[in-house]
Amino acid sequence: MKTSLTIAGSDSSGGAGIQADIKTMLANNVYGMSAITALTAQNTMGVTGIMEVTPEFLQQQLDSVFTDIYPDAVKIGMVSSPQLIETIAENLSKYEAKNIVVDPVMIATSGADLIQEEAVSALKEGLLPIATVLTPNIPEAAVLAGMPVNNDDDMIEAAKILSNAYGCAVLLKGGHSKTHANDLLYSNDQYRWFKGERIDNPNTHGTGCTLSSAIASHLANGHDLETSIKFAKDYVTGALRDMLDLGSGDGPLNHGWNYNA
Ligand SMILES: Nc1ncnc2c1ncn2[C@@H]1O[C@H](COP(=O)(O)OP(=O)(O)O)[C@@H](O)[C@H]1O
Ligand SMILES: Cc1ncc(COP(=O)(O)O)c(N)n1
Repeated sequence: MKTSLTIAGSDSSGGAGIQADIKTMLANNVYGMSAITALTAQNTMGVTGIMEVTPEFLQQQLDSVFTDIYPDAVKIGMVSSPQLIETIAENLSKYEAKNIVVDPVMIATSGADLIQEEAVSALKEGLLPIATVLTPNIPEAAVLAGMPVNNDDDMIEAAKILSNAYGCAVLLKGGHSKTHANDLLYSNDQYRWFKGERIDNPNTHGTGCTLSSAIASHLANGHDLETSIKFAKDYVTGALRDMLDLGSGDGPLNHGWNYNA
C-alpha cells in the first residue's frame, strides 16, 4: 500500500485539517500519516482557539515518520508560524521528500485567520519553491501573486505569476468564484481548466484540505499530476453532492461518499 503524510493543523470538528486529510487518504486508497502543526478548537461556526506545537516537537514527528514509514507523497496545510515553516522546509529537503502538495491555508471558510502575517514570506521562501503543486484558492492566490483576482483571465495571470516565480505547478481553485467551480492548472508555461459542476451546497468546510489530500493520495499511487487532479476533483465533487448537513454553520463534506455503498 502506498503512503501519504499530512503536515497540517487539527480541526476538532473533523471537517478540515488533519481529520479531513486522513479520511480523504483512506477513501482514496493510501495509508495516511500525520505531523500536527497546531491544535485548533473549531466547529462549523468558527475557530475559538489555536495551540501551536513547538518546532522541536514538529521535528520529532517528522523524524518519526520519515525514518520508519517513508511517505510516497506529502501534503502541507495549515502552518501558522515562520519557525514551523522553516522546520518543514529543512526536513523535506533533508529526507528528499517527493510529490509535495502545498495548500497555502490562510483563512478558514468561517473567516478566521490561520496564518501569522510574518509567515506569508516564510511560506514564499521556504515552501513554494519545493512544491510539486501549489493549491491556492482565489483569495490566497491574490495575496501570494500580489494582484486582484476577479475573473478567469485574472486566475490565469495569477497562476502564471506564481508558477514562474516559484518553479512549481499551480492549481488555482475556483470554489470562491461566483459563477463556476472550475480549477485552473498552470504548469510548464501552459494552462488547463478542470471544469466542475457548481453544487448548490452551503456546507463547504474543508473542501480545500480535501482536494489537496486527494491529489497527494493519487500522486502517491503513481498517477501523473493531471490525472491526480482530475480524480481528486471528482472525489470532492462527490463529497459535496452527498449533501451532508451537520452543525449550525458551514458544515463538512461526506468523505466516505465513495466508500460506504
Ligand atoms: N459549490 C461548489 N461546487 C462544486 N465544487 C466546489 C464548490 N465549492 C468549492 N468547490 C471545489 O472544491 C475545491 C476547493 O476549492 P475552494 O473552495 O476554492 O478551496 P478552499 O477550501 O481552499 O477555499 C475546488 O476543486 C473547488 O472547485
Ligand atoms: C486546521 C484547519 N486547517 C485548514 C482549514 C481550512 O479549511 P478549508 O479547506 O475549508 O479551506 C481549517 N478550517 N482548519
